Amino acid sequence: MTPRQISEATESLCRHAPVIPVLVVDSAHEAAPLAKALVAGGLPVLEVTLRTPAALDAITAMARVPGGIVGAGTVLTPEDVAAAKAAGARFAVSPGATDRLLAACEAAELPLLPGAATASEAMALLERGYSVQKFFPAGAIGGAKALKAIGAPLPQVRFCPTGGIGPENAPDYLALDNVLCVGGSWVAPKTLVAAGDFDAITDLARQAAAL
Ligand SMILES: O=C(O)C(=O)C[C@H](O)[C@H](O)COP(=O)(O)O
Repeated sequence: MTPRQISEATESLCRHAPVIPVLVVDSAHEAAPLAKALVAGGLPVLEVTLRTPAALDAITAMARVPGGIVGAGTVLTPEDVAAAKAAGARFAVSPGATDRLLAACEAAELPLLPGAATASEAMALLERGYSVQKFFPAGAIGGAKALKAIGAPLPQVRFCPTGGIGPENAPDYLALDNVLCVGGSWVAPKTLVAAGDFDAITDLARQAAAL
């Protein structure tokens, strides 16, 4: 896949809903009910971070949930790309970008949402053909104001800001012309997942889908 094709794929992923849930799954048993709850609430695109031993099994379980489009987050290395793809991930998300990671995703035909935090990082990705990027860690590097300022001279780049976003500030990001959607963990709080309160998660998803 070329970077341009990857960007087309990630743009269409980002256009499914205003929010991509960022999920840290501790047990593969909770994966299917969690994915069903989020899809039922109107959030079909799900990012499972490769930060727990259960993550790859969770991706496999979630990939079977009808209506869901499941990807891997925290993808850092070519080994992560191979493991994510083998588990059934349909896309990958990374906090940043390296040449090795970009090359691995292009070769594996796994659409990647690569992270950028500065104008130079966004420009380097754009130079390679990546016009859809993750803005990370959005809140800590200045929030919607910073994204607006960095994006102004780079109108060709569209972003999915992630990090420190919640229902209170998501509208500030979504109001920007260069924002396709936002990512966030708030729709699947650990306490609700641990309690098995998937109806409450569907409610949170519904509110997020209406943003
Ligand atoms: O590691 C990655 O690839 C990530 O995607 C990082 C996540 O975007 C943030 O950790 C989510 O941030 P919160 O919504 O503030 O919890």
